Amino acid sequence: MNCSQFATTMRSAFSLHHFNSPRLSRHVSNVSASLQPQGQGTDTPPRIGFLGLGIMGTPMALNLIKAGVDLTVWNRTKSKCDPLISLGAKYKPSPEEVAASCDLTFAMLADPQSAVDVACGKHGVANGIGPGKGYVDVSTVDVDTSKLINGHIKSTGALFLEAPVSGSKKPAEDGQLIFLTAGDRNLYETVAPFLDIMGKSKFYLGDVGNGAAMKLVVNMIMGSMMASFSEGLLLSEKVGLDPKVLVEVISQGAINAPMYSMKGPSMIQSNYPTAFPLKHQQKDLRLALGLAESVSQPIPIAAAANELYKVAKSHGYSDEDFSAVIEALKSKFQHSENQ
Ligand SMILES: NC(=O)C1=CN([C@@H]2O[C@H](COP(=O)(O)OP(=O)(O)OC[C@H]3O[C@@H](n4cnc5c(N)ncnc54)[C@H](OP(=O)(O)O)[C@@H]3O)[C@@H](O)[C@H]2O)C=CC1
Ligand SMILES: O=CCCC(=O)O
Repeated sequence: MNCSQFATTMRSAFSLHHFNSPRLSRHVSNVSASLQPQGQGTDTPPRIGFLGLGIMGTPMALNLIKAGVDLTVWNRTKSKCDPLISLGAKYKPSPEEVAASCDLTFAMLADPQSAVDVACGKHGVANGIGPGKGYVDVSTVDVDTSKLINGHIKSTGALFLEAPVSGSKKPAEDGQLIFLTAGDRNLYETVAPFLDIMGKSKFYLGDVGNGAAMKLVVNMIMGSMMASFSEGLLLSEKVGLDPKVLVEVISQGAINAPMYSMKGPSMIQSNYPTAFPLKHQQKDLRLALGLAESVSQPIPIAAAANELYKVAKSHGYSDEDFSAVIEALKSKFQHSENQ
């Protein structure tokens, strides 16, 4: 089956009566219904797999279940599958078995190493996937990792799309993510109805690697913004200003960003409820530095920000929200770092 036949085949499965979500129905009404997945009758819905049920993967998978999707899940720590199983998801004990039993498989994993392990390792996706199937990796990884996974998946005859997301825990819960996709265009079109369940918009950026690169540039900017905001909060307080007023002033001006109003009040109270773990923000800055290195682009501000996140990690803030980077600027840590 070639790429075009695959896309047509998969689209055909998205007939409206398979789903209980008006939202999905609206989307799939635009998808032409013609053929069916391999070996399935005209009434068989596509079988979707989801690997990686962390902060992001769980609400994304939940939104697919709520939309009536036939979902099979796997997570390294099995207990995280249980709430979804109780809501109707199926379970398979390995990525290989999920990929073998599903038409399309999504993965939302921590970092490059875990993304490669799950896709290409022992009992990984590449062992179970094949022609007529697709793999969509929505994890944040670097360009080389995404290309490596693409190579393994494509060598089986399956299709690959990278689709990292912008947007955090709440947008994931609300189905408001932004997908930054690249890879097989036909697979992109095939999975569009599912991306539309989990997100509010999607970009198709061409060759594999462009989605990863776009995501790293966005998160590089975000990491630097948060570090700069942290400096501003602490400086305002030290010179006798009320940091709450600073947040209000920023919110009314040209540098306003939702992130400042959302995170500022809890940062002022030294409270960092985790939406985006600090360890992942530092990972993204590290990967962005590698990306910049590959094209000899200076990014000194991001490099300085990265050092702050490393300090915060070394003081135990890895699993707190990335806004905890402000802790790295507090005098208790500055003092110990300078000794
Ligand atoms: N949180 C956020 O706001 C956002 C995060 N992202 C990106 O999405 C990805 C996931 O983030 P998030 O959900 O927050 O992260 P979490 O740390 O909450 O979840 C990570 C997931 O990866 C799994 N995992 C980790 N290591 C391995 C391994 N070696 N083998 C198999 N599975 C593994 C974990 O399994 P287990 O449960 O067993 O630990 C878990 O399912 C990251 O790449 C992150 O950068 C992108 C946008 C926003
Ligand atoms: O990778 C994490 C992104 C978080 C966000 O976009 O708010």
